[in-house]
Amino acid sequence: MQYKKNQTLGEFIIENQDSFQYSSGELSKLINAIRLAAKVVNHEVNKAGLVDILGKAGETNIQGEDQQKLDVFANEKFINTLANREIVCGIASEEEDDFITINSNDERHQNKYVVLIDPLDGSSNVDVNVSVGTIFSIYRRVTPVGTPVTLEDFLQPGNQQVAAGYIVYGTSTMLVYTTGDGVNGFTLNPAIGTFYLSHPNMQFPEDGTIYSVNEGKYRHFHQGVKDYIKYCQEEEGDRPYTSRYIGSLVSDFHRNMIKGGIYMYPKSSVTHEGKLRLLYECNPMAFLAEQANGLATGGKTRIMDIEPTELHQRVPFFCGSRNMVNKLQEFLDKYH
Ligand SMILES: O=P(O)(O)OC[C@H]1O[C@](O)(COP(=O)(O)O)[C@@H](O)[C@@H]1O
Ligand SMILES: [Mg+2]
Ligand SMILES: [Mg+2]
Repeated sequence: MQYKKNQTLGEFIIENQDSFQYSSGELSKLINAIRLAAKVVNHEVNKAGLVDILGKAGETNIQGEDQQKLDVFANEKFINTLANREIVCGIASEEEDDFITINSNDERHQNKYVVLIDPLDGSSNVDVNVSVGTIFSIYRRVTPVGTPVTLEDFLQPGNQQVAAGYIVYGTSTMLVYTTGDGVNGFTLNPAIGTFYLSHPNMQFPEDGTIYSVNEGKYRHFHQGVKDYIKYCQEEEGDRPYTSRYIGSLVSDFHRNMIKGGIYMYPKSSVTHEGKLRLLYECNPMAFLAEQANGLATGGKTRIMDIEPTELHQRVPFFCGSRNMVNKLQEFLDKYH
């Protein structure tokens, strides 16, 4: 990877596209489209209190969750931006029941990529001015180019991703992504609407002192998870660790990647498969984590080796600094 101080995202994409195994410029156009949609959504998020974009949209998504107006807005912006640029052949989204086939005007279109998105991550934080995000995962299709995409093109294991990333709309807005050659973060200069390379070659510290889990659900957790949380709270060595839980996966992940930490959304007696969605939350964050020297597991299987069976399936998710995830695994293995 080539890093230059004050390099813009656009320059970085062009100067590094040859390091991408399938470099044909198509993926560069795709990342550029995501960059554009991110700016549009960022603009709306930043003035959320001033425009009628807070609160519920009055609909529920396929997972039975109330859609926030910003969920719907972000969903439309990302889908339209990608569809109008004729660079993808299919899109799946948390806010869409089924995948969307992108038919190009040119039936000979050779579009090879499908995109899976969580348009607005951390929806419960939208109305209370706490940072939220967008998550994306990109695959090459497996069905023949020029034919309509099928579910098969989306139900690929995470280890087949060609790119993944997120945008965090926080104190600053950042776009963080990987194409399988390390993780790089770009900060938006809102005055000129340009993303600049601010965090080259991001790495999870091997160890950390932060654990992120919704402890309000503690009594429903698996005994191994309970034991690990107790371990984090013991007075020993560099423990007790600090408990930090924003309630936006993107923001908790971002902080833990910079400072060292572990994020956990276990399965429990109430959420039997956990809450987070494999295809557009866990797989992209797992790809980033591993590219940044971290780890991501479902408790029994490496997240990116899980064979997907449904578009919106949920899995338990444990992700972060490798020594912390390995320690958690020791506690889980006691009960397997
Ligand atoms: O409120 P809970 O149960 O702790 O869940 C919080 C988790 O759910 C999520 O909000 C799920 O994502 P969405 O907001 O995209 O549905 C994660 O961002 C977050 O980590
Ligand atoms: Mg989410
Ligand atoms: Mg969401």
